[in-house]
Amino acid sequence: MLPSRSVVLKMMQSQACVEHRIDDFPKPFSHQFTPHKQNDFSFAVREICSSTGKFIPGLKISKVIFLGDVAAGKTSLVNRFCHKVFSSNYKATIGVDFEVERFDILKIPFNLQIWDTAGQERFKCIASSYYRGAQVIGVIFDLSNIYSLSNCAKWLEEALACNALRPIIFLIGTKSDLLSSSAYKHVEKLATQVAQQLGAEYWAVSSRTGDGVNELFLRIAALAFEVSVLRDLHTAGIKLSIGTELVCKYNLPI
Ligand SMILES: Nc1nc2c(ncn2[C@@H]2O[C@H](COP(=O)(O)OP(=O)(O)OP(=O)(O)O)[C@@H](O)[C@H]2O)c(=O)[nH]1
Repeated sequence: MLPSRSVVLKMMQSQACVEHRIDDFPKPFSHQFTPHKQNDFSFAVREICSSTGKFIPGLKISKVIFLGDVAAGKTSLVNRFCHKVFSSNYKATIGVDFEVERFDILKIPFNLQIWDTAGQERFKCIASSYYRGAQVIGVIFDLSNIYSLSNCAKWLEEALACNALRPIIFLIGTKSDLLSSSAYKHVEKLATQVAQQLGAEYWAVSSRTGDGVNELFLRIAALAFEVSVLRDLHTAGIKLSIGTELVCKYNLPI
């Protein structure tokens, strides 16, 4: 699939919009429900991004794929973030769609290539051919439909089988606006157990109200950027003084 003219223009913009500029490490939805416990970019990443002359990270792009059951809310999530719109009408995704969003992270240009895949079984073989090369996998379920949570492990397993390097994984519950707070607490308990089993960071969002959506994408961008810079440094043969925990997590054979 070739990028459209508007996508190419977006990638070439000289600056990201103000909301897409990240200097402080974005927080998780909850510190309790994430395997990524660090409170800041790693020292190596901050240092290399502020240094001049040594290793200059280039124009970077990371691939994010969203998967999950039919009507779980994948397209609505992408549309809320990329176009700031929400529609109550359901229109099935046929195969895949993608968007590119530009960020400036620690003053370095960074793009997220965001793939919205079809949940319908009949389009699965088209969609799954785009799973490869994902740096981030967002497994989506509908907080108001517990059945969609039980399918998340299967969706993730299929996507992981297409990726040699382990991506960063998010488990994202959508439609939080449809639940009372007591109903939400009940689902959260189950969902965070699933997130832990999958090694995923948990989020609850509403594309209708926009609750949590920007915060989620900033977090995705920051974590993807961190891994991308660390991998680049490694490829360039620059020795990293980062903890072994990060080395293992991000598959950085040093
Ligand atoms: N109330 C509410 N409805 C939502 C929300 N997100 C999505 N919906 C509705 O849920 C339905 C399905 O949303 P989509 O985003 O099209 O779902 P999808 O996962 O892309 O579906 P497929 O393309 O079939 O895989 C639509 O009618 C949306 O309006 C939300 O946060 N709140």
